[in-house]
Amino acid sequence: MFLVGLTGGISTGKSTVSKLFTALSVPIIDADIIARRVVQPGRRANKRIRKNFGDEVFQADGNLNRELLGKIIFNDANKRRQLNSITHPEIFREMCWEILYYFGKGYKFVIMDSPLLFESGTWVNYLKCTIVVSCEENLQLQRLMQRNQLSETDAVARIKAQMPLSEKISKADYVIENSGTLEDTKRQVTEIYNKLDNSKAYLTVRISAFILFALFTGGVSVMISWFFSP
Ligand SMILES: Nc1ncnc2c1ncn2[C@@H]1O[C@H](COP(=O)(O)OP(=O)(O)OP(=O)(O)O)[C@@H](O)[C@H]1O
Repeated sequence: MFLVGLTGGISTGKSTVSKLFTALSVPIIDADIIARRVVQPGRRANKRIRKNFGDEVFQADGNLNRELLGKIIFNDANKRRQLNSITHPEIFREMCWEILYYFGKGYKFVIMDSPLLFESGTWVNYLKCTIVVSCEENLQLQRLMQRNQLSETDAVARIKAQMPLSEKISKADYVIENSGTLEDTKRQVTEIYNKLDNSKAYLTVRISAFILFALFTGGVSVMISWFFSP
């Protein structure tokens, strides 16, 4: 199995593309979903956030008050680092388990869907390739304003807070241009899917895993026979 990164600018169509890959039966590991899961009540990160940030960043039902926490970390780089140091290792662990799960199921590749794929840099060295979803600037702004019910000023501020889309595009192996119709986007997704599905890169990991397994079981059986030999 090999890993493919999927990212894009805010509201350029990453989720739309992700759904199109899902329709082609490609497993998606969604960083946003995992990030929400690891802070649920009862989870280790949830407890650590309470300890470090206090009860006030929680709702009565034990869930995080995301809006308030968002405001706190937006205005304080130290707090942001502190929160990241709590959540990032948990997210990383959870993603590793998901990768193992899909590897066990025999998938050729899995897509790591993350809005901050390049910014966080955590997975970049493990990816075989990256896909960036792009669209025209004014369209990005319109879609963001419409989807999130934002004023133009707020939408521009959110776009500006991210790594420029042009920089993401320069780092990408594949760019999906999502300024046209959904059919246009679907056609590009299918093209990339066919390339990835025809790649033999997944064999490298399978063969390496097989060799490791053979070495391990071989080693264990030598140890057992040595231990129990008269
Ligand atoms: N090709 C398209 N034609 C028309 N509307 C589109 C197209 N692609 C996406 N949209 C719409 O644009 C908005 C943003 O798309 P989407 O949610 O997929 O973006 P995103 O990159 O995942 O956003 P974010 O990273 O902010 O969650 C949505 O309302 C979606 O329905």
